[in-house]
Amino acid sequence: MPPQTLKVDSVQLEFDGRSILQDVSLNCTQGEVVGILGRNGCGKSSLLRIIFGTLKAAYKYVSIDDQYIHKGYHNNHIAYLPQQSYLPKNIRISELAKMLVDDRSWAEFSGLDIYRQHGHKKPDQLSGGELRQLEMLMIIYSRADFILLDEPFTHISPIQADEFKPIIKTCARHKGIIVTDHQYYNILDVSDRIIMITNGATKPIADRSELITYGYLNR
Ligand SMILES: Nc1ncnc2c1ncn2[C@@H]1O[C@H](COP(=O)(O)OP(=O)(O)OP(=O)(O)O)[C@@H](O)[C@H]1O
Repeated sequence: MPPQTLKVDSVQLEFDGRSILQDVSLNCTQGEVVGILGRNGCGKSSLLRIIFGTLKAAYKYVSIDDQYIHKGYHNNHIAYLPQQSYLPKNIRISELAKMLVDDRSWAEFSGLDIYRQHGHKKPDQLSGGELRQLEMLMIIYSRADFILLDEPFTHISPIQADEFKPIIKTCARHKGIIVTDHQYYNILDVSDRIIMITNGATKPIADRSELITYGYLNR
C-alpha cells in the first residue's frame, strides 16, 4: 500500500478571546518523523490534541489522503502520547499492553528489556521515567497509522533517550510520526523535518540557525 499523508490546515484556536493558533499548515507522510518546536505556551500540545480529536478548535481541516478526519482517534488512524501519564494506575502493564499493542508488533514489544523487567507491575509501582518509557512504547507499537508524541523524552535519561530514538525511527518506516519536546537536540536527532510554531503560525525550519532567528535558541 502506498504511504498515506496526514494533512493539517486552517486551524483556528482561541482561549478566552486570545488567539493561540491561526496559521497552521502541517503534513506528515508515513515513513517520516516531523518534529515540532516552539516556546512554552505557543500551542504545540493544543495542536496535537486538535489533530487527535480531543480538543475542539473553532475551525480545523485534518485529512488523511485527502479524506476529512473528524476525530483522529477513530478507526486507529491516530494514536497520541499526552504530556501527562495516561494509563490507569491499578491495572498491570502486561494487561494494558495487550489491549494497546498491535498483535503484529507484540513479539518485538514484549522482547524489550523495559517490558521484560516491568511488565508484571502496575503503573504506580514504576518510577516516572520507567512509566514514561512504557507509555511511549505502547503508543509507538499501537495499531495506529500516525503517532503523535507530546514530550516523549520528559523524565527519560540521556542513555535511554538514545535507545528510544532508533525505535522511533524504525517505527516511522511504516507510520507517520509527529513529535514535540523541549529536549530540542533529541527532536533534531530523530526528525526528518522540523516545524516551528511561532506567533500562532507554523514555519518550516530549513537550517538550525533559524531556531535562533525565530527566538527559540539563544545566539
Ligand atoms: N483550557 C485552557 N484554557 C485557557 N487557556 C489554555 C487552555 N489550555 C491551554 N491554554 C493556553 O493556550 C496556550 C497554548 O497551550 P499549549 O499547552 O498548547 O502550549 P505548549 O506549546 O504545548 O506549551 P508547553 O511547551 O509549555 O507545554 C498557553 O498559553 C496556555 O496557557
